[in-house]
Amino acid sequence: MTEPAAKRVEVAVGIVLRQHQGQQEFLLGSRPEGKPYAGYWEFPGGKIEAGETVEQALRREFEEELGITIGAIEVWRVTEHDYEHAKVRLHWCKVRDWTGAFEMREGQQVAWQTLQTTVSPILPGAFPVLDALAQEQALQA
Ligand SMILES: Nc1nc2c([nH]c(=O)n2[C@H]2C[C@H](O)[C@@H](COP(=O)(O)OP(=O)(O)OP(=O)(O)O)O2)c(=O)[nH]1
Repeated sequence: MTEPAAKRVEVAVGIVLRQHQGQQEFLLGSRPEGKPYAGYWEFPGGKIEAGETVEQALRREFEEELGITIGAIEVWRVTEHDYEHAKVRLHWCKVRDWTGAFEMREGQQVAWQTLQTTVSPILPGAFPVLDALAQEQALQA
């Protein structure tokens, strides 16, 4: 007998953008110990809880993980990825405004990155959005 298809886990993910020395940068963080893919780099975010909108989940995750309060967001893309531990649906949001100072509340590391990323490994579920950011930047050049 075949197993019922696992339900997709809905995830809110933030692409935190800043201009720095004439270049667009985005924030990546390392996944804390104890989670699947610990030590991999990812965009900040997490699972959407029952009854939450994407924006509410993102606001909660940013306060919990990074201690910042985000302003208006732009829901940008939706992608899916199948891991051994879960099938996820990622709701990618651009974040350009926030208040507060970054505090790594889960002991994670963070790094501002350009498209020539210097941290690795990166979670495979983030690859399509890195490609989309590169395409967008190529169009703007
Ligand atoms: N935050 C984030 N998650 C991603 C990215 N790419 C990607 O495939 N994912 C996947 C990994 C996980 O399966 C899922 C996020 O779940 P999580 O376990 O990190 O979420 P959470 O912080 O709510 O975790 P927890 O409360 O259950 O510990 O989305 C990404 O760039 N950022």
